[in-house]
Amino acid sequence: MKTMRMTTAQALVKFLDNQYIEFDGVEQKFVRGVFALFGHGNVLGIGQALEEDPGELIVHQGKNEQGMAHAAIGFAKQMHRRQIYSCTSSIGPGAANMVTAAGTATANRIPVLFLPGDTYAMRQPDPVLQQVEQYYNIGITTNDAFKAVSRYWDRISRPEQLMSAAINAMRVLTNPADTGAVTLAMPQDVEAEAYDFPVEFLAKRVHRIERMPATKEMISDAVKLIMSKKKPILICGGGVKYSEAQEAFRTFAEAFNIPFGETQAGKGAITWDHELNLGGIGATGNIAANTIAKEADLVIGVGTRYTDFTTSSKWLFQNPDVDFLNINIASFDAYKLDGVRVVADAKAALEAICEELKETGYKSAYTTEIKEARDKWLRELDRLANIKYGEGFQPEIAGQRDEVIEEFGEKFGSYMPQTRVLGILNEIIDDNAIVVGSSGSLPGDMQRMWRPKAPDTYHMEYGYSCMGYEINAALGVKMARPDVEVYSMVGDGSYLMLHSELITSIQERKKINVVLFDNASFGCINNLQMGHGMGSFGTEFRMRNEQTGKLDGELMCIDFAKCAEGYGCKTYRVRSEEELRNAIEDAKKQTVSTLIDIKVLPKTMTHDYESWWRVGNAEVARKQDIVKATEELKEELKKARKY
Ligand SMILES: Cc1ncc(C[n+]2csc(CCOP(=O)(O)OP(=O)(O)O)c2C)c(N)n1
Ligand SMILES: O=C1C[C@@H](O)[C@H](O)[C@@H](O)C1=O
Ligand SMILES: [Mg+2]
Repeated sequence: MKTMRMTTAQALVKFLDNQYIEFDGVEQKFVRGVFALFGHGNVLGIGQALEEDPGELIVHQGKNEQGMAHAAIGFAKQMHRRQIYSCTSSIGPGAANMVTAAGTATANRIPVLFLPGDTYAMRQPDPVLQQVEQYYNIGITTNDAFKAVSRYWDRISRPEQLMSAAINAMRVLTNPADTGAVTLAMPQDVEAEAYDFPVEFLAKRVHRIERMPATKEMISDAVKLIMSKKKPILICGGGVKYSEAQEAFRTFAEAFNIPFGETQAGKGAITWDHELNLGGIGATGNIAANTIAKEADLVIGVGTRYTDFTTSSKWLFQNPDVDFLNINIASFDAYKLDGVRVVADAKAALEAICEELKETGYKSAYTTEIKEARDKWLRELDRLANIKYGEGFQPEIAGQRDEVIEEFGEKFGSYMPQTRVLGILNEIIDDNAIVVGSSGSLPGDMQRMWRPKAPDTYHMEYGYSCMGYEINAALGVKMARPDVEVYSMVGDGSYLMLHSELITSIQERKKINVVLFDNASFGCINNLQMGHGMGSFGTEFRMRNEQTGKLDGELMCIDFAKCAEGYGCKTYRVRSEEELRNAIEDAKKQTVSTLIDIKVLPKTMTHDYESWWRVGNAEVARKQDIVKATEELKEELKKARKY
């Protein structure tokens, strides 16, 4: 057997550089590159290997391990999981910083290879710097924390273990039913140890992503079920995009006149103006999708995980005869809501069911309902996008300390409602520009209000809804699509949490536009607590009040533009519609990353439409409003499905 003498890290780098996928007959390189933040746990091992011979892998310098891993997720998600980045960190804190991102990758089913450095496998120098030392088990390290959030986890305790570990990593990363975070913990000594690796292990490897077909029986079950129903609704989940099933989904909907609602991950698979597109569905859905869903007698979920936001905590579907048909590559998801299962690739399954169902002449029984629901929503959308501050102004989230609106307006010199800003943005950014989001009030507003005008322009991470994804992931999205403008839609809270890779975007000359909605609060959580009987507590950005000793002093006015200016961004301060339009137009001309600091009135995000969200509210409290809210929750809970 021919071998090559290399360190474990050198072999890993060479292996990664030689991985390819084949999908629908097209072959492409699987690992684009490596995000690296070096410390003693990885610089002399993986760092050395990357310096010596990275092959075609591009190495980027992360500024925060979580941030760089969010960029890796953004990249892989935008690439529909066909290409990935790997992320290498040092041991201890550097590794721990990536755990949150691993959770984000796994919750969203996005492939990322995590390579955290680890303590010495041979233990001789223990305890090393940044080693936790668990008394009950010295073999446990920070990296064991990745087990809870990884689809595959391994520790390379000897060089020869790399071979089975790396092949298993590829098995999981390229498997659409099982993908997510893969963690290979890399002990510092082993990274640098030499071994005679067989050349076959290092040779080019092509992983074919098969379109798993539905069985005859599954297709027949699906056809029978659909034929027995009059008012089906489709749910367009993220799986539609990952399977490249957009066309098959549209054809299916049109062939049988079945309207569809969109999840956060599926939104934009079909553009907003399709006459069967009801827009966002569920807790943050709109009136059209939620009204039709309420009465539907069949829900056909395609590539959806059926999160509580999609099903309104299993409350949305109120027709007593409703059944579920679940088309999903993962049997885990197909089993949800006790549905009829089609465990298969979305495109293959939709095409097969379509063919057989067409022969029956099936059509849904909808007459005018779809158009009526859509028209109603479009009128509401128009209203939302045109709300302006003026005499008798009522915020959308009314009755929650309305006086804050005036206080904010005076202090910040801005009276712009969030829904109006979104309406303008949606109108003036390029049709092919990509918007990226994940947390706060923006995802809800965007699921309801955003009208994607071209495919793949809506990028929302709402599996983990991780604050700090928006800006960092936008860099990954730009790396996937350097040809279009990328806009990170981010709240002030989330900007403050993590925006480290904004600097990397400047370093890499990968321009992103940060559209920052500053409402001086963790706004959606403030709405949530006040909407459930609490006061405003710990969710506004206010000074500690010397009189009360509480955080109920003056609103904090942060100059985010100045902050980003220091990094080298072109920045804009926006307090009026004119300033907003000018800023967006000017930002389009820039080659460097931009930040548009928009002061938006609190409480001016959208409210909910015919939906519900189950949250844990106090059963006993001094405030009667809290107890009342809990009782109301219990009432609604009676309408929710049990499982
Ligand atoms: C990492 C992380 N921590 C906490 C949360 C819980 N959380 C969700 S939204 C939010 C506040 C977001 O504030 P901001 O970004 O300003 O958006 P706004 O709601 O004001 O629009 C918090 C704390 C989260 N989603 N992610
Ligand atoms: O707790 C949360 C509430 C949601 O409204 C928000 O969008 C999300 O980011 C979150 O974590
Ligand atoms: Mg905010």
